[in-house]
Amino acid sequence: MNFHWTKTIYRFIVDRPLPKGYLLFERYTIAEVLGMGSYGITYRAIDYMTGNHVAVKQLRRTKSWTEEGRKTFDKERQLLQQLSLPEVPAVHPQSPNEHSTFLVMDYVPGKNFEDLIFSEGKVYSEQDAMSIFYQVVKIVQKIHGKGIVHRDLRIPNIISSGSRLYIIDFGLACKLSGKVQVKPTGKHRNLMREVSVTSDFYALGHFLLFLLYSGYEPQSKKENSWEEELSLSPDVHGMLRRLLQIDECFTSAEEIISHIQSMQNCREITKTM
Ligand SMILES: Nc1ncnc2c1ncn2[C@@H]1O[C@H](COP(=O)(O)OP(=O)(O)OP(=O)(O)O)[C@@H](O)[C@H]1O
Repeated sequence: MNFHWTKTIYRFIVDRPLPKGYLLFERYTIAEVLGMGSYGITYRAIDYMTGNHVAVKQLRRTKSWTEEGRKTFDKERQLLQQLSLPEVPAVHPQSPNEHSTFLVMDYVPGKNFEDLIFSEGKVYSEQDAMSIFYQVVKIVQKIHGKGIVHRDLRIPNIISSGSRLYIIDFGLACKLSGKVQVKPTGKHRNLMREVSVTSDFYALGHFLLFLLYSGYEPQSKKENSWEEELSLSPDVHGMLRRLLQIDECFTSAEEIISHIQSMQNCREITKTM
């Protein structure tokens, strides 16, 4: 057996999730595993004291042995506490006697956009997509207003719950020092991960593309660029080019909001929100 497999099996044993029914902190009963990511395992649990559902994120044991793993987890907890926004799950105070490899937060009932598009086959018109996008940008504006950049605004991290939207997973989030950060230049930039508001705008551009592609039926086997494949209104097309940094990028969420408000076919959307 090679080293890779030994390591994989070892991680599988050490990082196996808590079983259903397990009582954590003598308070939270594990109900199901919601997801197993690279550094955490997320559960839905029932809070015995309140009867409410909570989401519990556990730092993988193999990650808790590294300083980097513990620091990343602590940073996520601190940033969530600092945010304190209705559209971001609130962190629950934890038992001081327990080690801090668990993060208990509000459970958001609903579906993330990855499941909505790929499992449920939901299709969004340009108008629907813009309405959702506008709501997300307004949440992002509040997050940036608290001096934090999310850096992972992907479809699995945006949840639709009834008529409301929530942003989760602040594992890669960072504090912004100063209002608008200077962007590094050069060929090998990772536009999603820079500590700059523009990395969230870049991710939002992809989020909007996922919504707009939901109803796309390929006409040929050949893959083309989004500009060739999607038939968008000139306003939305132009905004996407700026989000994706093909044209000069927006410098703030406020600027994106005013831009949407000025768009002819978004008047109705922005009036009601
Ligand atoms: N507060 C919450 N309420 C409801 N569902 C949640 C909540 N937090 C996370 N989830 C769900 O749990 C699953 C795992 O999410 P999470 O973002 O914590 O981890 P990940 O992105 O898979 O992993 P990692 O961040 O460790 O790489 C996802 O399906 C997500 O929708």
